[in-house]
Amino acid sequence: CRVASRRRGCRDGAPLPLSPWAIHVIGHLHHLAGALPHRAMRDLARRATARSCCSASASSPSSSPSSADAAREVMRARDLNFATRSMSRTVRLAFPSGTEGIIFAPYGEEWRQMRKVCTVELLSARRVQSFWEHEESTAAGNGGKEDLLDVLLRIQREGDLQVPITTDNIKSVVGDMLGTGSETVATVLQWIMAELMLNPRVMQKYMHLVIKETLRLHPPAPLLFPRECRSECQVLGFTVPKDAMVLVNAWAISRDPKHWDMPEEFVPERFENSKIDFKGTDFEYTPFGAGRRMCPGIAFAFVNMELILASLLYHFDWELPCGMEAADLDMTEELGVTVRRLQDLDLVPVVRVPLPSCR
Ligand code: HEM
Repeated sequence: CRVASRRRGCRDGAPLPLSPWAIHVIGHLHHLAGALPHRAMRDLARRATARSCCSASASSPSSSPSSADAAREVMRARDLNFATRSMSRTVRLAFPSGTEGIIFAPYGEEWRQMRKVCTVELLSARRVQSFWEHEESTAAGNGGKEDLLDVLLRIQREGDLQVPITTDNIKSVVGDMLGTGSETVATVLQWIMAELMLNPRVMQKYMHLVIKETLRLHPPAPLLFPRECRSECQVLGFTVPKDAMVLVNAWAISRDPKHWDMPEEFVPERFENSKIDFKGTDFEYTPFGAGRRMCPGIAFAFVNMELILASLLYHFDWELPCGMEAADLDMTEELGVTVRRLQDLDLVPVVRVPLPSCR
């Protein structure tokens, strides 16, 4: 196959990433059939001698680093070169130029400006704290403080920006925040509750660690969000062509036995005396990504998850439905916007500490 052999060749002495056999037109897509992409790509990478794998359709080469070393190269050493997002034609139809919001925004001044506004106005630790104050003042009829939409509209009105903000882009940014903010957190909480039913010994004991361990085993975005190579470069001695889509397999890396003991087991205690964190400096554990395009919502997400989880565990004991054993819990994944549980999680709440309204 012409496409495959061209991609297998060398550029400037450095080979392209190892590539499985390809079929004309569809490239390597058949290797992804029958398994979720993060699992199929991990298996492909395991079969390759180097732990990085390239796949391609006729028109779009892509590379899926599945080792912490390759992830470090992409998201730290060459972060700037991979700091733009890859956009398929379908996504482009949904987000015409100038309405990409943050997640799909190409790297540049507009993205930087919008990310700064959201980080400072919505997602900084100070702002996350202040949301408590907001609820009370709104309830007291004081009108509350500005929310993200108010802020964006005000900034648009004031108009002293390097790149003017369009109303369509404001809509996309608000959509990004609602979408990423709710779907990811809801997905992780479902996995946490399922893992707690399988491992009741840790329930209520290590809440913070339980969240970290669940993010290791079940990152809701296992391939992070697609990056694009802005100009040809080398990663671990392999050439990554310009415009190649790069999908960092954070899921595979955080189960890599090279870095983790009992990688497939749910063991929150592993984080107890460990310095490994998800803040984007430990490349064996990057559920929120790393580098310039790393998730700006970590503080917000963590507070949200802790709050919801604390309420669920403080007020209720949780049991499996009558006749069901922990071993019967189906942990199969399903691909959607995030990688969620295929089956709904049905649990029985037993009230421990009634809510004020239930008294
Ligand atoms: C458990 C919860 C969450 C997880 C696991 C998660 C994970 C991620 C990941 C993997 C990325 C891509 C990073 C990369 O390319 O390196 C990302 C980007 C992003 N996340 Fe999150 N996220 C979560 C919650 C949130 C929340 C609560 C918000 C905001 C309310 C948020 C807003 C964003 C935005 C705006 C981006 C795009 C950043 C950019 O492209 O510059 N996320 N997130």
